[in-house]
Amino acid sequence: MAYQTLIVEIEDNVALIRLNRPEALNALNSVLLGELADALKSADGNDKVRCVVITGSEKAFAAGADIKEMSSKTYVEMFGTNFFGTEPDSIGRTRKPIIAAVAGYALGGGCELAMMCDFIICADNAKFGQPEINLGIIAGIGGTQRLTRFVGKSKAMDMHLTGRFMDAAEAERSGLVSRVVPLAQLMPEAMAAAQKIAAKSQISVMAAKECVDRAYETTLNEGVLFERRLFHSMFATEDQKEGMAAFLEKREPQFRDK
Ligand SMILES: CCCCCCCCCCCCC[C@H](O)CC(=O)SCCNC(=O)CCNC(=O)[C@H](O)C(C)(C)COP(=O)(O)OP(=O)(O)OC[C@H]1O[C@@H](n2cnc3c(N)ncnc32)[C@H](O)[C@@H]1OP(=O)(O)O
Repeated sequence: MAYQTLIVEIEDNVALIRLNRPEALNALNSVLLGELADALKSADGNDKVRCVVITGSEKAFAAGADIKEMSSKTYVEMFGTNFFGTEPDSIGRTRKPIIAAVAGYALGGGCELAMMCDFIICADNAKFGQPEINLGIIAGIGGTQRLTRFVGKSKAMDMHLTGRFMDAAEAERSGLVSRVVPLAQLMPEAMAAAQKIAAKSQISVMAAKECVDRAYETTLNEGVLFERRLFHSMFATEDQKEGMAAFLEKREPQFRDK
């Protein structure tokens, strides 16, 4: 499908989704969000896709929701249409792993989008922030909830109340991102990580993703029990037999998602 605001390429079992509104630093408007939801649904249903990477340009992953589109909205329009209330579900429904490859600005909705992905690899020029306070609003799609869980109350409160940006080094120190790489290495690193994941058993990849996500939704004991049951279930798969046999025979496993 041809998109107006995205470039989607599928290679080596990885779907690379590049936000493509350079004139507005990939500001997230309704068209882009609708296309992104469609691209994610398509990738999740495509057997050739085993991992997804979402990225932007070298200057901006996404500079937030589109201010031009929002500026004239009223409360009744926002509340009545549940504005921005439906698209996030498409990320939550995506069972395949999603890596955010962030260079440049990831602000407001851009930071929130990156945090919705399974993990973030960023370039050394990345700048994260929730500067909605500068516009007289607050984060509206999970920024106060995820940032607080990911980096702690004090830093999250500092960022939401001052609107300051966090550079790549601080983002790594605070646990917001998994790794920082030189800008020129961002896409090679992100694609290498995606291809590594794509080579695993999709059953164990999806199980591991569900378990890590559950850590934010339940108590420790419940989470450990959830994990244990999924761990046990792995022994019903052919991939577990293949994975352990390959190790003992000192060869690479050939997983078949069975
Ligand atoms: C399918 C799954 C989807 C899952 C959902 C996840 C996404 C959901 C998105 C909705 C989120 C809603 C809730 C959210 O919390 C609310 C927000 O995000 S509010 C916006 C927050 N962002 C900002 O406040 C940043 C605004 N931008 C800036 O501060 C600066 O542009 C910059 C980033 C510091 C860069 O400054 P400069 O280098 O000087 O560049 P310019 O300012 O000149 O910008 C160039 C050009 O881009 C336009 N632009 C930049 N940011 C935006 C924007 N957010 N909206 C619209 N347009 C933007 C800017 O106007 C310039 O355009 P020009 O004037 O040249 O036409």
